[in-house]
Amino acid sequence: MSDNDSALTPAPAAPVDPALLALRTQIDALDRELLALLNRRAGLALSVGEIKKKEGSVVFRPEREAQVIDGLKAANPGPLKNDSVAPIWREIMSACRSLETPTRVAYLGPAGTFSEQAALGYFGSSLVRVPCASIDEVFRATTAGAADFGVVPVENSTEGVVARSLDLFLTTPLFIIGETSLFVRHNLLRREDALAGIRAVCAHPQALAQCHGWLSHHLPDVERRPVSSNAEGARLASLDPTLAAIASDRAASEWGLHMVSPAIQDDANNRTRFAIVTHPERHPAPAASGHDCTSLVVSVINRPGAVHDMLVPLKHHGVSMTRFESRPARSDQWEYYFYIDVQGHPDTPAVSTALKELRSVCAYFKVLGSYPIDVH
Ligand SMILES: O=C(O)C(=O)C[C@]1(C(=O)O)C=C[C@@H](O)C=C1
Repeated sequence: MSDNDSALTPAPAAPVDPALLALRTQIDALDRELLALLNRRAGLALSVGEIKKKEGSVVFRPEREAQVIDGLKAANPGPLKNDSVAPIWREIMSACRSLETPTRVAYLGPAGTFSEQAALGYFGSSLVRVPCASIDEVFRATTAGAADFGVVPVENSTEGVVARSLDLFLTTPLFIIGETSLFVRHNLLRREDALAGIRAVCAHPQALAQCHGWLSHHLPDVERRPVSSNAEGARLASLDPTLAAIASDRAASEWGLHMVSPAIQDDANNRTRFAIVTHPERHPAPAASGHDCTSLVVSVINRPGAVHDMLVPLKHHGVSMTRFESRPARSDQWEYYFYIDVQGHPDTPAVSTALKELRSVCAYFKVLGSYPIDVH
């Protein structure tokens, strides 16, 4: 045997510690018990599904899923972290739900977008993916019934509101049944593992804005090319070595690109919040879960003190406001729509009365939905 041969021959495996073997045997036994328990759970979900079919009621119950996860987090003795408990049970419930009926979910595609990641995080991976070319298309597919639910970005911690989503809440019949938020890490991706020779950086306008500082510092003279999604930018970069993309870790592996510079977003804690929407004729509003949020859009007649008057009922009934955004009403009168989130569900008297009083002082009033607060 030559020196070369010995270099290629793997070293013989070290003998396995008997204590480790014994622990693995216990893990194997527990996994089989867990599998049997999960199958019993799936059987129960199937029976629930039968009852729902007889009643003609919907399968997905966001409030129930939120309660299941809240309850398990409260009961968790560790060492499993609560941050692990939520995604594990999301997956379990996703698998159980898919036995009752398929869940078709529309989001801004193609594969590898943050919207897809948000959809998988919220519904679990047992879903039917309906990737769409734009946010408008997500609303259209969900309105037309090509998807049961849509997942749309509504705000980002660096860039503020996603105006297109807010505008579409006004003009479509869809309403919100849930929310989820995602830590958004942007990476510079390219076929070559170098910054030199980049002609243009292709990404969604929101991603270009969230990386504005980094791009100005490292690629000051390079064109910033807005495209329909970050994954579309990654696809273009995979075809042309002079193009770079700003996209997720998943998009890098999806399109076979190098991660030239990781985490280039200007805010290290960059997060995006997504709303889960559906059609009122196909899905009822979720019942109260105990930890809920109600989203509204309102406008008031333009007169002194109007905005103040609008907020008085909330203060009066002790209802906390967690969000207040304005968007021009395009009426040419300097009028605005206000997007308001309050804590609570109209099932509770305080929220219900506050909303009634608020409605009475508004020129326009629409409840966008009451839904469980993100439990991830
Ligand atoms: O409790 C129900 O209604 C079920 O259908 C079961 C289950 C679950 O797996 O726990 C599945 C789907 C629903 O969204 C909520 C919960």
